[in-house]
Amino acid sequence: MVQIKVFDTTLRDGEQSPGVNLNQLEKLEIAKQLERFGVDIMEAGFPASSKGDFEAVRTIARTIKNTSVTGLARATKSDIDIAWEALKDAAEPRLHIFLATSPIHMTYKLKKTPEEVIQTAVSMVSYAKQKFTHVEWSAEDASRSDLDFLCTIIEKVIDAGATVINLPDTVGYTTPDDYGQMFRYVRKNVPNIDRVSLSAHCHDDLGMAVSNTIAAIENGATQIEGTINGIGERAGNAAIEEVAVALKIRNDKYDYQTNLVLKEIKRTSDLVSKFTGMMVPPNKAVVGRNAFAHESGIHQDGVLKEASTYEIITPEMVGIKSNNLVLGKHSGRHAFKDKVQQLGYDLSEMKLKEAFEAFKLLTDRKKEVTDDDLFTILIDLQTDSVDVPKYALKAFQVQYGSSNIPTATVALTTPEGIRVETAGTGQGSVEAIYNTLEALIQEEIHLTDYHISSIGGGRDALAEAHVKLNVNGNPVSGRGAAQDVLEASANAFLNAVNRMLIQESRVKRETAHI
Ligand SMILES: CC(=O)SCCNC(=O)CCNC(=O)[C@H](O)C(C)(C)COP(=O)(O)OP(=O)(O)OC[C@H]1O[C@@H](n2cnc3c(N)ncnc32)[C@H](O)[C@@H]1OP(=O)(O)O
Ligand SMILES: CC(C)C(=O)C(=O)O
Repeated sequence: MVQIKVFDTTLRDGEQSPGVNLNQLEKLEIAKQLERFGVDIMEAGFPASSKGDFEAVRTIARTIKNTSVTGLARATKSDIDIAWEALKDAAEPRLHIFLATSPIHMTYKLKKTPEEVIQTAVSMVSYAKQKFTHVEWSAEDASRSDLDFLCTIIEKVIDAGATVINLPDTVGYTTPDDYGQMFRYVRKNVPNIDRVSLSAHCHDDLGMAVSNTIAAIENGATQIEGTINGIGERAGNAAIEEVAVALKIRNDKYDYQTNLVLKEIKRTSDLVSKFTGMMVPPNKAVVGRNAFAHESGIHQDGVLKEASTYEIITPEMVGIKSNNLVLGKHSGRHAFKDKVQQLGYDLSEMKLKEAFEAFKLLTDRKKEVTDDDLFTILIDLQTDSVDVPKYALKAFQVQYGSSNIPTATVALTTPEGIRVETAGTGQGSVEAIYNTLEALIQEEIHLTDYHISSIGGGRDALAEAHVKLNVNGNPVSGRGAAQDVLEASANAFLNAVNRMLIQESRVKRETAHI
């Protein structure tokens, strides 16, 4: 079996998805889950791009011990120096430098000749190698680069100390044949290629990211890069869970294995989806809600007789439990604590108490509390920053009728602990609540996106709302869950505003340190 390393870039390329904005705590929670999932390398961010990303990469590098943590840098000394500061405490300091090699990028974006690009790549890789044990070099837009030029520059950066060479299909332009052929060509024509790992990084603009990744593996790639749920710049990246399951299910054909723990797929996918607000389409392979649902009679008949007639992947393989009914109204603290631990959470006593109270409130309204319901309560608590004062919803009421103007009355406590309340109107109930909240918060807030979905089935299912807001010109997203859709909507709005407060408080703290 050939071992394939998995390089996850959910926290860097995945965060480049339009509208996604993860805070430090959320990034750390995702990083811990990626470690549980068994990725070999995680790209925690682009340290030179912002103070927030720098801090997140540094915290992750200091916390994660069983997965190698890396960060992205342009081919400049200052990006490399900043990345070193963020990554130097990692168990195995690792850097990812990129520089474009295609004629289009070199001419129009970098405004460099091919010789200058070689010179910059070589000098920056050898500069980085003085600090980092592992240096990955990416030939950005490799799939639109001249193959002989690519081979020349790769040979030189390997001599300069690169330990991984990545050949990205940056704009999702390639096809499985062409991408595989590029890997074969590079393997054959770069004399020192066996000294490094060869990596594939695919985007999904033409819907071929996963196929292209597998073609690269078949043609000599020993590392693959991608994201959870395939999120990422534009149409996204190759979905790691799809590549991993394809290699496993088709092991009659593929002789490759990864270190991934496939049972962690569902939880990883849920966590990323909740924190990023990027919903998983129901028909998405491996993790979509419908991926294991059989709708038509002939299929149902077949599955009842023998599941393998229509089911090539079992839900259990990817961590979907068929009977995930957990605790109920009469469960006590011990059983609750035990369940929380089983779900992989390590909460402080204070957070555990809060979680138990939220759980008890839910059991008053909902007969059956599932793992998914608990997961929703727990992730909100785990990433709540207790030290920043925030807005809290105290009470609200909405009047709606087909011939009335929808009106909301809302009471809040402000970050200063003052109770405020007022009433407002809107075209619909949600707008009435949001107009009223905006009036109480006294900031200019625009709603740019709104989604509502149910967690699980049934009439008493929890509702989960996701919003994207623009608060005084700054984009921020939020999510909220409740049994009532209007309460979930109000919670999501306040969650977004509170996330903005947390962000502002962090910036203030960092500026005070300078
Ligand atoms: C394919 C990828 O996904 S690459 C990663 C893309 N991710 C991101 O860009 C997210 C984070 N980016 C940022 O926050 C900002 O773009 C920053 C902080 C990195 C840079 O911001 P700015 O200094 O304002 O520059 P701006 O983004 O406008 O332009 C990029 C500059 O970097 C240069 N550049 C681009 N790639 C590289 C590279 N690999 N090595 C060196 N320089 C590069 C460009 O040519 C341009 O230089 P110029 O100003 O001399 O024309
Ligand atoms: C930085 C590189 C690897 C990248 O994200 C791309 O080319 O898509």
